[in-house]
Amino acid sequence: MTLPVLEPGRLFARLRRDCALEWDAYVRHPFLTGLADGTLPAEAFRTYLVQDYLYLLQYARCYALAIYKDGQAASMRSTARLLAGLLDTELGLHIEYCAQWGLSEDDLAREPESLELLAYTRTILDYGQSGDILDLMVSLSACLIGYAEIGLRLLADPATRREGNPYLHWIEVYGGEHYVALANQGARRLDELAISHGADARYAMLKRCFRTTVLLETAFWTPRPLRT
Ligand SMILES: Cc1ncc(CO)c(N)n1
Repeated sequence: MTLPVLEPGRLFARLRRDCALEWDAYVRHPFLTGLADGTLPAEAFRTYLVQDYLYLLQYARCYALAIYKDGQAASMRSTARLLAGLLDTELGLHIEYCAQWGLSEDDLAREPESLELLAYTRTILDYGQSGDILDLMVSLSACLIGYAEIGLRLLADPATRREGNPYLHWIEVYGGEHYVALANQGARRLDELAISHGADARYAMLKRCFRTTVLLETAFWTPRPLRT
């Protein structure tokens, strides 16, 4: 699998190139080096997993908002399918995966949202609510496409440890065919929206919004649970 989304002339490729320093800090974060060589402390991964479960709930709200902001039957239908897949399948898979790490569904539901999660997801929802469907999809692109880029790179990297690496499954999910296809589909939609909603004329604003989401996604690798 590849990510043609990185080809020049595509909106995502332009945003990524214009925020290259921030992007590299996100996709080459030490958390990911630890996943790739298997040295990440399990506790750091568990903390991340719980927050990622809570994140997926907010992510589902973002896609619900995307349907509301859209208005084109064909893309509303495909976003509705994506949302149903997220709620019916992916959330369940995440719960099963967390169980393998000793985290019960109660553990997941009980944990408060971290500052990183709150800042990230509510910022995306705010860009989406105060902007239009293009603002929202640009805000969602760092997470949708970034994870595919990370998964593909780590899978292809000979330095990634395969034997006995407890994090290999995570890497295989995001570098896998299913997830990479979703990322490519999202990028194609972004290119359609770039034309229909005039991305060139408002590029500076889109870039600012993209850069903020990349910085927030970077902070999300190491969420600090919010406790009294
Ligand atoms: C924070 C975050 N970003 C992106 C993804 C990919 O769906 C995820 N699971 N979590």
